[in-house]
Amino acid sequence: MTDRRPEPIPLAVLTGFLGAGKTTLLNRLLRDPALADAAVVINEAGEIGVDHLLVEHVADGVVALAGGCLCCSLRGDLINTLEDLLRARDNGRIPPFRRLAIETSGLADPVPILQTLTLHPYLAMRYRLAAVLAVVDPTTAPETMAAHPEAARQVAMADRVALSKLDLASPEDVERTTGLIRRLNPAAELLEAQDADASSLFAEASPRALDLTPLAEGHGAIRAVSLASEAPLTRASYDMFVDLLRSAHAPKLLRLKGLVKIAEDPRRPLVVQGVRHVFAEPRFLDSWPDGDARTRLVAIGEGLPADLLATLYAAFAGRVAPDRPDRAALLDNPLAPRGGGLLS
Ligand SMILES: Nc1nc2c(ncn2[C@@H]2O[C@H](COP(=O)(O)OP(=O)(O)OP(=O)(O)O)[C@@H](O)[C@H]2O)c(=O)[nH]1
Repeated sequence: MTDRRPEPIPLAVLTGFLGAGKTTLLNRLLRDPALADAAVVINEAGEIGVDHLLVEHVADGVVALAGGCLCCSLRGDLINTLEDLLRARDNGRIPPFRRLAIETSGLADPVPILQTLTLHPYLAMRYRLAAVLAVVDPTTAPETMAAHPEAARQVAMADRVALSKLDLASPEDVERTTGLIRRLNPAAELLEAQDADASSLFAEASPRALDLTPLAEGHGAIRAVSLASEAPLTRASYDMFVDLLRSAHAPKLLRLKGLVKIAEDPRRPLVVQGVRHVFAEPRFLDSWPDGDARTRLVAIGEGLPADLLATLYAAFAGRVAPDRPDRAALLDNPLAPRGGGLLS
């Protein structure tokens, strides 16, 4: 009798702290024809996912897992998603992907994810863990790793570590970060994110000795707050909204990202990308990636008020609730945009 078991599908885990550059790297790698047969699962922090909207090239094969972190509440969802993908592939409902990449949320402890993949009897038969690639941003890594054990674990668990943002990093940043990585994980292959290719993600890594003890607790006081809104911002109010968010919350704000509807050009979303105090020059996409023309934003940080985005956005979009103290503050604020219904 012949063994009819299908070949296991190589699976890569792409990890790295909030804003390290995972999606940027993934976007570039997915343009490579060598990865035309790859499916992608993206775990997004925040109830309203935006990361999958920022992945440009594999519309059919991207599955977004929003609303929590794969290493905590979503572990069951990861199992279901990986099983669903297999079922859809086996039934011919989706193209027969031959590899799978999982981009973890920036807060994920990779250990429970690796455990799920290696200990689940069916998944372990159908998928084969190829490699773990961690992206590290040397401009923030030393503080990030000191403050967030997840960030250090992501490096410690990796087969390969890719240094991103070398255009922004000083030689000292690179030296300090490289030293840290070497101490945490001397066996990892170190590379520059700009040189990473399909094999950096999928080339089989040598077997590793894993410390499979998950971190004891979740992510401390770090939380994701999300917003979805029909209301557009004028370009000027967008700038003020971001400036205020940055100046009032910068030390606690680890990440802000999403798509914003701009009143002057509502058919094209503006991409917002901020990591700590560094905000990328906003750029317009040609169209709304999923046809849903609402502003969607996620802010991740320590001790952020749950209604932070909603309150601030509403204020700049001119939808201040009549009973909020912000109304008086805005009315008194000579810089607040006028016209277009603000406070009217
Ligand atoms: N200057 C510069 N910016 C970069 C580089 N790589 C990423 N960025 C920027 O850093 C920001 C975060 O990049 P992402 O790729 O979204 O990071 P991420 O790790 O996917 O972020 P999360 O999903 O929120 O954890 C974006 O504004 C990117 O454009 C780089 O090599 N150089």
